[in-house]
Amino acid sequence: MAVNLAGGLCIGAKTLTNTPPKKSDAHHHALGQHPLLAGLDDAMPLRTFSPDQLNSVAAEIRDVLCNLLATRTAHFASNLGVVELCLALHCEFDFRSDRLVWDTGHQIYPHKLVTGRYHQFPSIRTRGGLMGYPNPHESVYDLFMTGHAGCSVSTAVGLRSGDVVGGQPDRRTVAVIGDGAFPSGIVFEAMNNAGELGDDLTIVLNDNKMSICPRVGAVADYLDRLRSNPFYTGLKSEVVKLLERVPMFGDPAERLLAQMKEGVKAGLLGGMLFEELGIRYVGPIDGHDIALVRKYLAMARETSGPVLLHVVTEKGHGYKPAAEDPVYFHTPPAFNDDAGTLTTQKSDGHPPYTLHAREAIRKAMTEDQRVTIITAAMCQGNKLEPVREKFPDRFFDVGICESHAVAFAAGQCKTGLRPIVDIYSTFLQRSYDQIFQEVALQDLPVTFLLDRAGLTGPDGPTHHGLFDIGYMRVFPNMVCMAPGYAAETGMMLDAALHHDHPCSIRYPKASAIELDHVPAPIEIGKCEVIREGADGTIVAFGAMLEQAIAAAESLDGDLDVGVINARFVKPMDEAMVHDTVAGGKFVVTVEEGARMGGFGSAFIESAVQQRLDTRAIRVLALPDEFIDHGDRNELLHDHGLSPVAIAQACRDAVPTGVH
Ligand SMILES: Cc1ncc(C[n+]2csc(CCOP(=O)(O)OP(=O)(O)O)c2C)c(N)n1
Ligand SMILES: CC(=O)[C@@H](O)[C@H](O)COP(=O)(O)O
Ligand SMILES: [Mg+2]
Repeated sequence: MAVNLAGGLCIGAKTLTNTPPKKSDAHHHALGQHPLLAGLDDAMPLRTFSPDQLNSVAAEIRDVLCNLLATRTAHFASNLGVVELCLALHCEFDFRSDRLVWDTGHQIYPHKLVTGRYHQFPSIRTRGGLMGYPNPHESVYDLFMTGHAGCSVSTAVGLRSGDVVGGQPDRRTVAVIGDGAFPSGIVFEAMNNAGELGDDLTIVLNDNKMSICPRVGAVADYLDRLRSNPFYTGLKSEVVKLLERVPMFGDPAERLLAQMKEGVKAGLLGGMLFEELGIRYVGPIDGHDIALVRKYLAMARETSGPVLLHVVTEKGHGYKPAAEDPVYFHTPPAFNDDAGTLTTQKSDGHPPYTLHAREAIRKAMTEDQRVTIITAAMCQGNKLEPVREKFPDRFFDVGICESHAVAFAAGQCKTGLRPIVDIYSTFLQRSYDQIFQEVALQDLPVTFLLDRAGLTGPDGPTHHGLFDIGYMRVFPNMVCMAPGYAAETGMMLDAALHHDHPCSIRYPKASAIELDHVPAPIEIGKCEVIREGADGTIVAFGAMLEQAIAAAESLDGDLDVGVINARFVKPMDEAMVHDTVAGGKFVVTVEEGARMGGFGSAFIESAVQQRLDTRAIRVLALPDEFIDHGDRNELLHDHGLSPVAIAQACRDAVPTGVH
């Protein structure tokens, strides 16, 4: 899609115009459609571009982003918001040797487009294509493969320290962190260290007033105060005037000194929190004004010691609907914009587990006043908005602070409440010690809803939730279960809330099947038999029940295979293990999780404890490697977890001579 720069985007100004996504040739950008981006083998030429050319690059980037969103779901609003900031950074630094860490990494698209990946960009978030996050395997410009929020300042402090110790002090270091990620505890641990070390470091705080949902917490309020302090606002122009008085080619550090001499030290105006930690606070500045951002980045670059540059941007900038509704447009489904009328493809599958969980939460909170719900900034992803509205006093969004969320839940438990921590499997990893000490060790009845427990698809290795079976089941007192079909989700939540010990319930980012049967009541540690089979059994843990049933049905007439819905990995149903294994028939266990420490491992542990012959047991699970991004079904197929592969595993598992 061509962008009419004359009448189209107005980069750097506050007026918003549309760059509507259209189903154009998004998979194959014709060379010349984005002439400036197409010519960038790396970011170096940007440094020689005129302001007009930089504005044109910004417009081209937004055009690419909009075209992409016409083809697939992807991170959108965050990327639109950092276009100018990204260009300014690459103009002022050479990140082939300087160090740049984008926090979380979901806003990495403009960076990829200007660092030699424009031609591969249409493949982003598809199997075998570019990753939707930084990836050192793709480019020297990406230092860490990330997707979890909060660690950029720590890694930047470490990079700087390494360069100082290693005698390479000329390599500059920059961390860019959003206001949503900023309140994470680890950021304060990093600033604590940075202030003490005193090494040169630029922390760019990209403040767009948004996490995925509107940001929450006292730090957010503090940032708001920094923005709106009239004292500051009045003096900002003084700073600018002063900068202009100091010769352009002089030492920018002198300019900073001059500011301070003139009594406009940022610390006097705001940012005392940082100043007191030994981190120079500068800002806030308009993050859509490339020249202005460049000026301040140059100043920060030449200042000794750590500097925090507070940059204000608009999430969704340049595409009006995204700026107006950045929550929806954080990761919208693929959409077309036909002169302002947005159309998305309707999914025709069954509702996802997340929705069943939400309805179960709502029911539990209605029936029991002790039940609370805790999210770590994932209200939207967990589809909890209606719960937030209906129960504002028992809904807690603690921000991107997973460790705190778990310890907070433990505290609530001690007072008699029954908290539910609704969290993505991969993000709960942040709270491992709190699960151990504050919950399991105290034997407190916290209920963990582990959403996205499985292959999450295009987000890839940082987001697949593959390790929770292993990491949860090792703790004494913990009960670990997984629903295999829609109705079980609510039944399991109910069982957990009536169990006076910690419980976890895992389910993937997938639609939940409806089974045409009367579900057996949930009994802790007991499985459900779905169908009997004379030749062998598939034991499925969680949502893989769907694939297990399909596999067994596909074998009908060939092999008579039973299907068991395991329900629990802990406590394991020992009688079920005995009954399925003891006769010498084959057992194939199936799970959407890592093989090591997973359901199959637990099953074999039980069989061994019971001195059973384990030779006819096969474990189907994800291998001991990080799984790439791709469509969930493609990935299940790749890793032997499709119905066809499970059926084949059954055939292969039949003891020799039996069939
Ligand atoms: C540890 C962790 N928790 C939660 C998330 C999910 N998440 C991804 S982006 C995001 C919002 C980040 O807000 P901010 O840093 O301000 O970036 P913005 O999208 O506003 O640019 C959240 C909650 C995550 N990636 N990592
Ligand atoms: C960057 C990040 O961590 C989130 O935006 C994540 O990609 C959301 O995943 P879902 O789309 O599954 O909610
Ligand atoms: Mg933000």
